Amino acid sequence: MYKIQTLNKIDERGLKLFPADAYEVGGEVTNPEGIVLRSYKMHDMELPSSLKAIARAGAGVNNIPIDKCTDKGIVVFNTPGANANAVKELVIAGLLLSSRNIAGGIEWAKTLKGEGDNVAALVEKGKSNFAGNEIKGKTLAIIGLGAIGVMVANAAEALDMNVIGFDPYISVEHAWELNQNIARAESIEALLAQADYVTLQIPLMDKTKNFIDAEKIAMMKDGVRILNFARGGLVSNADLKPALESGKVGWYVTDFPDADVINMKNVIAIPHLGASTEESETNCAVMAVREVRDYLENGNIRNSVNFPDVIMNRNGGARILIANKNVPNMVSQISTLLAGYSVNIADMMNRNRNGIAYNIIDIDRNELNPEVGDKLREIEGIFMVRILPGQK
Ligand SMILES: NC(=O)C1=CN([C@@H]2O[C@H](COP(=O)(O)OP(=O)(O)OC[C@H]3O[C@@H](n4cnc5c(N)ncnc54)[C@H](O)[C@@H]3O)[C@@H](O)[C@H]2O)C=CC1
Ligand SMILES: O=C(O)CCC(=O)C(=O)O
Repeated sequence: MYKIQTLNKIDERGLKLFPADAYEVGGEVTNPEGIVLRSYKMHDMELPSSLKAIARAGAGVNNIPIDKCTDKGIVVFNTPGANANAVKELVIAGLLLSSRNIAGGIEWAKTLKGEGDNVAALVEKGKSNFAGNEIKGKTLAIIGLGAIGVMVANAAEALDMNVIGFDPYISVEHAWELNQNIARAESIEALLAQADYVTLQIPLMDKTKNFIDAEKIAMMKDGVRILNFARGGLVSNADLKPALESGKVGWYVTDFPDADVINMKNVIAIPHLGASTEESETNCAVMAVREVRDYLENGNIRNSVNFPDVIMNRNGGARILIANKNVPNMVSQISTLLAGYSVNIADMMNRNRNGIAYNIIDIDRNELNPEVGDKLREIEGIFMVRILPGQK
């Protein structure tokens, strides 16, 4: 029986893909082999020695101690693109919210309760306080052209905005998906100088913390509207506050309100609803569960953020899974050791990423002397070994 701990509410349509006769799943599960979570912050959590895989049902993995997991041989997955459409739709809403003072207007309309037959007349008299501008013809700068950024770019272009993108690391796949009218900014300065709206679609990492600071705000047009549906830590609160007070930044729409931001002028705060749609919660949960199952049951790695992706069809025999530092002579030490136990390698794959190598080795028999696993673990540089029984 595999044990899976859930650290957030995970969509049932995903969880039911764990077969009940082979998996125990729930928030109270202890000593799990797998964890499935959303935004739960794992940094202060003790990682059980049983843990082999963590799947983030979503995109951002800044709530997971990735380096610590890698050192312990724990594979961390996310679900790229599974919630991108949900976020795209809320970013488009954010563009409109920051343009038409919809939120202010709604709040004011609520104050008219009790005005009886005067409501209609008061609405017509007061509405000029909430007039805004159209997004058509305005320039939107998108920082980060990944799964969400590309969708936002194409949707904004379809709404007749001028769209400029900035992503020095854009993948070939995402570049192909971009509408040909999306302009490419050669530098962040050039991007920010032209923008009426700036939207962040990048991950929060050490090097992107406070990405929007006083220096970048100074590069922007007066009255610029900043949309943050990525992570709160990407924007420096200390630098944003005076910019909102002076009107340098016209509006800040954020999906990540905190104690400081909530008290700032011209902030539209949304309670982290970017991915909160039925569709996206199902997509993320289904993808996360499939990733964990394929790893626990077959050792295949798809959509990991800390290990190389390695997928190999099984030949039916036992399977050996090995993670090691990517240094010379590892594969030959492994194959020599196996040969010493008269184990014949039927199929093998080895991939590496950022100094980590992962090997899948299929052998042509069902069982393997457990001593082989112990001996493999003794080889310097190997930090994870799992042996899966054959299916013959
Ligand atoms: N509000 C919400 O509920 C959600 C928020 N997010 C946030 O949005 C972020 C992006 O999500 P996806 O588009 O799915 O991820 P993604 O990984 O597909 O795209 C991120 C893009 O940012 C680019 N990038 C990284 N550093 C950059 C930099 N310094 N300058 C410019 N571009 C840079 C990458 O090259 C990549 O193309 C996530 O990391 C997460 O923090 C994601 C989903 C839901
Ligand atoms: O699970 C959620 O609601 C948050 C989604 C998110 O922020 C992400 O996928 O990065």
